[in-house]
Amino acid sequence: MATEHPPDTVVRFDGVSKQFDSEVLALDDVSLSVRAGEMVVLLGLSGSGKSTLLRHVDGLQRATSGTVTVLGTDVGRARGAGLRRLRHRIGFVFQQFHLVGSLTVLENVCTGALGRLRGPRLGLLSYPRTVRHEALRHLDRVGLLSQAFQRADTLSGGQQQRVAVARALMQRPQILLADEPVASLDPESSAQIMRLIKEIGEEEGLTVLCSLHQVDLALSWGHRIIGLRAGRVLMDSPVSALTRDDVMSVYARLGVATPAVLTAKAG
Ligand SMILES: Nc1ncnc2c1ncn2[C@@H]1O[C@H](COP(=O)(O)OP(=O)(O)OP(=O)(O)O)[C@@H](O)[C@H]1O
Repeated sequence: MATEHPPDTVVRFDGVSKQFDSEVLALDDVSLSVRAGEMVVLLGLSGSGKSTLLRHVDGLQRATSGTVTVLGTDVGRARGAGLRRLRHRIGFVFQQFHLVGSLTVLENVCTGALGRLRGPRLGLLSYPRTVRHEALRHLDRVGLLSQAFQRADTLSGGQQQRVAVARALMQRPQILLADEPVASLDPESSAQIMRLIKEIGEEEGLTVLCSLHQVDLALSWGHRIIGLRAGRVLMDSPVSALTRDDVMSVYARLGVATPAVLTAKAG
């Protein structure tokens, strides 16, 4: 039977499976919908399929079977200009920041606008003034205006991740994907990044999908938690309906009984 999706659904998986080779089913019949403005945290053991799920949202990987629909586009069928248009509406923040260390912080942020500019850019002054101003606004928002003209590789990890968030915002995205954005940060910087993502998400009406390994951060900052195990959705519930113990059971060994609350449908 087809899953019903709320009318404001922006990300939708219908029976999605991803097989990398004959052995590995990275996603196993995943169905879910994410509504506009939600902040969804993906949890699960290493190898449970979190990154694979995120990569299916912007078409970096394609489903072996099932359908992924994002902002009304069937991602599996999107090609060329259609796929590029979709990707422009989706920002991606990674564990390893992916900044160009030798460029200034400001120029790194400006590169986030490349998708909507024609032709290559070389040097900060090759970006339109409006783009540079927009980048400065985003740097101010993430608390790094005074570092705008420093080389990116002189910043701390937490600061570099804030630059990466500012760069993603330059895309003016509707969806923000974050793949373990705090995995290499200390606890204080991790909480700062999660707060930033949540606050900006709420201000901009962004839909956020974020994979994490930290249960406490998920409970503090997510609206909803999806727990994966061996590519299957084991838990899909609003944070308000979950205790820490409920969430910890996502990490239990296979075969352990699953509390009923874990399959409560997200509001
Ligand atoms: N490109 C690939 N080729 C082959 N197998 C892959 C590929 N990408 C992921 N896998 C496999 O798919 C499964 C899910 O991997 P995935 O990276 O999505 O897990 P994850 O939950 O994000 O893990 P982690 O928390 O360690 O990042 C794993 O068994 C992994 O080895």
